[in-house]
Amino acid sequence: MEVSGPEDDPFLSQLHQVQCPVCQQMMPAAHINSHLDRCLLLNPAGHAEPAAGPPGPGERPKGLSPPRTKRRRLSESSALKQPATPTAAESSEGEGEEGDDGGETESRESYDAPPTPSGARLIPDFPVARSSSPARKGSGKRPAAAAAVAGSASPRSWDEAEAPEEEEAVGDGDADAEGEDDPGHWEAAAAAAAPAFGASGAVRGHSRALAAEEIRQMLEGKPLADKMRPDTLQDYIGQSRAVGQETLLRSLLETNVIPSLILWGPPGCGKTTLAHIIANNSKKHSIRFVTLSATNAKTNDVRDVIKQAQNEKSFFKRKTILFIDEIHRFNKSQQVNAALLSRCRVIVLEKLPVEAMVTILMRAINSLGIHILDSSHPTDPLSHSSNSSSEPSVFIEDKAVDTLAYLSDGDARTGLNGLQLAVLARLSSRKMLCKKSGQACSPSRVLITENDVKEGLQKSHILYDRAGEEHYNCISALHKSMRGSDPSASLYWLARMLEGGEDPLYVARRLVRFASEDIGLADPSALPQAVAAYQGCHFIGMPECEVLLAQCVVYFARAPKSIEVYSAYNNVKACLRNHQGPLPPVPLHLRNAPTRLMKDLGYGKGYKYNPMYSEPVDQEYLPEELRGVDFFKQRRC
Ligand SMILES: Nc1ncnc2c1ncn2[C@@H]1O[C@H](COP(=O)(O)OP(=O)(O)OP(=O)(O)O)[C@@H](O)[C@H]1O
Repeated sequence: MEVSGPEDDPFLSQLHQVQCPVCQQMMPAAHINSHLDRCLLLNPAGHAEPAAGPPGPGERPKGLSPPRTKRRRLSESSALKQPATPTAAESSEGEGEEGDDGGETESRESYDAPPTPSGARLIPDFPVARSSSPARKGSGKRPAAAAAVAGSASPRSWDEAEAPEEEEAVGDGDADAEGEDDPGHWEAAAAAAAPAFGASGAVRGHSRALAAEEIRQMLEGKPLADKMRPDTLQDYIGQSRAVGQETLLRSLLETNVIPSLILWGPPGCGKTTLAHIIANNSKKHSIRFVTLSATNAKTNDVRDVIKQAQNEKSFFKRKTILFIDEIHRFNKSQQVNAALLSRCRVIVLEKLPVEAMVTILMRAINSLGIHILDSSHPTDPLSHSSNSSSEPSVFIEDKAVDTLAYLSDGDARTGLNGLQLAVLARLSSRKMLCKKSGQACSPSRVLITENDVKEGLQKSHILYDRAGEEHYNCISALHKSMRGSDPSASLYWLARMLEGGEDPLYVARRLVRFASEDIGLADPSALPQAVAAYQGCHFIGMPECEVLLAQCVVYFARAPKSIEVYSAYNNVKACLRNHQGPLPPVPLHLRNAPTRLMKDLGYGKGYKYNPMYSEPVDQEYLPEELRGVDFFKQRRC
């Protein structure tokens, strides 16, 4: 197809002529930019079409160098997105086309299938190391993972969602700072090691097996869950009820109409990821996407964003999407109240089923170039004597993947990070061993077993998010177990928090509160117990202080309970809050009268000093209008 240009216009052709650096055609200078836009689209790889005639010396104007840079970038990023050698699996699935979501439907449907009978293998047909040759099998069950996202092709794009104009730079390797925590580093490492990840982190097949050391380097730095976060709906696994083909949200997303949404669901099921996908999508349509997290944002931050959004709308007709993560962390006055709920569409995401978890894990395993060891053909890959560098060097037992998927309990973050820790631990210990023994360890084979995975999972739980959902869920479970007088469950939740790295002083502070809220005067020594436990933790720290907390927790679980004081105090608070008009004055007889003037005004007049009376004193202590109110008995006043 030819690029038409203004060169056909006899009048324009008389104006100053320049040469297109892509297709080499001559044209009036005034039209070079619009021509380049079309020309680059038609020649994204920057291959120059045969020019009508060779350019004369000095004919290429200097001012055209920027479009040249753009052309180079485009070709570089498209090169990144192409697997060097498509595997049989990929070519059989026809996943090469951008924006093709055919594979997605396919993978989603498999989650809606009835649960796999127990004992059945859950792993879809991914590359599996068979007895002698590590073959790759193509299969329709593989998630549609190879589709590349134009422009937004980097895990870091989430943080940069506000800057659509930087899209192009994302694909430009120069822009990435070096460093382990820098997603660009990951991307570069992945690209250098093998075409495992596309620029978007999307899965690619490997043209060669990765060495253990390469995999280790790829896994260092950011959590694997972050690195694997999908950019497109094609890579978004499961949740077909919320975003499946026939759903309202899907059609809204496709037409780029985004209503106010609340994404609701258990941890690690893909809420933030879905927002991330919406962000990527909106960037393509020049919609601003601003993110805040309720864990650190203030109401003023939200107001600022809204103000800015209004300006953008009125001055530039540009829409803004504000994404607030962890919205339930807003304090009471900021919180999602009924009014907000009634203006939002609530999208409920479900806990990911085991099958979806397997697919997510397999996507990561495949991306890392790790090979599945088929337990139905048990061979010891470590004893294999071949030194061929084309053979895979890191294996994982298929049952290890199943176990990981099962134990992650629908939380993809836990699963992916557990996998990362298992592989890293195994590879690092191998490296240490090699160092100690002074032996050359390459090429060698490493097997990740079910036990490694269990340990990895334990470690990933230990790194549980102390500021996140788990923190609040566990402390709530501890509180309720003690209230329910279950010492065993109380100890369980305590240990789960402490082993997970929770701050012991945080737990101790909650115990101080519990002592008064739930035990109160039923056992007045509970409060000093809690305060002592707090101080003890402060003195000796973890791990010694764990037993102090355990003692206190069991004491509290066994203690008699009383919420009498707590409830009565709440009644008083409610009374004050509900009071209409100015609060009643303090009765004169109860007022102190340190000065003569106050005495003259009647302060303290008629007050009966109780110790002077041997009999009970008949005296009013509440304001006149509350006379007779008993906050221990009644809620309202
Ligand atoms: N449906 C999904 N498809 C593919 N990957 C997923 C999906 N859900 C989660 N993941 C993976 O798990 C990681 C964590 O998911 P995400 O941050 O979206 O969880 P979340 O629901 O927001 O959890 P939380 O409530 O704890 O913040 C993602 O970075 C991604 O790698």
